[in-house]
Amino acid sequence: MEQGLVVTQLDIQPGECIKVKGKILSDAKGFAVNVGKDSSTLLLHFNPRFDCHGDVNTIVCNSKQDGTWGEEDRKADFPFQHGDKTEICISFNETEATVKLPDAEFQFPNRLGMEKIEYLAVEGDFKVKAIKFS
Ligand SMILES: CCCO[C@@H]1O[C@H](CO)[C@@H](O[C@@H]2O[C@H](CO)[C@H](O)[C@H](OCc3cn(Cc4ccccc4)nn3)[C@H]2O)[C@H](O)[C@H]1NC(C)=O
Repeated sequence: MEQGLVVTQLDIQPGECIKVKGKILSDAKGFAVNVGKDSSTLLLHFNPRFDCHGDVNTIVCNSKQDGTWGEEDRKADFPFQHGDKTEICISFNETEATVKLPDAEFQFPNRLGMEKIEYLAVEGDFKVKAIKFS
């Protein structure tokens, strides 16, 4: 499988935003946007699933601490379609992470009390066109 985008050595502070612009593949099974300290310690694993791991059209969110997944949080809305161009904006504070999409917004608790984001990875069936930190 093709390696996705990975950005390390970041210093994203509470209130700042990570914007990932790209296109969902026309035959996407799923993709993920991970933010946190590194690949083993994630504030947020944001994982839209079109059809994978037994889920259909479901966003699964989770955290990961020292390589161990937390409890999954499945969102009610699924504002994605195959082939969509979209922009995913992730920000956080001491209590939660927020994911803003063109037509939806989700929250996920900052379970690890993370105080800065150093790591971003985009995996799966999503073609990154641009990233912006603001
Ligand atoms: C009912 C007993 C089994 O439960 C299932 O257990 C699976 C294994 O732990 C759960 O799937 C895992 O859920 C994690 C979040 O909680 C992650 O999504 C695990 O995937 C990590 C991952 C990312 N990637 C790269 C990637 C990402 C997106 C698309 C393509 C490749 N490869 N592996 C994914 O394998 C899956 O969400 C879980 N399902 C339920 C309903 O709990």
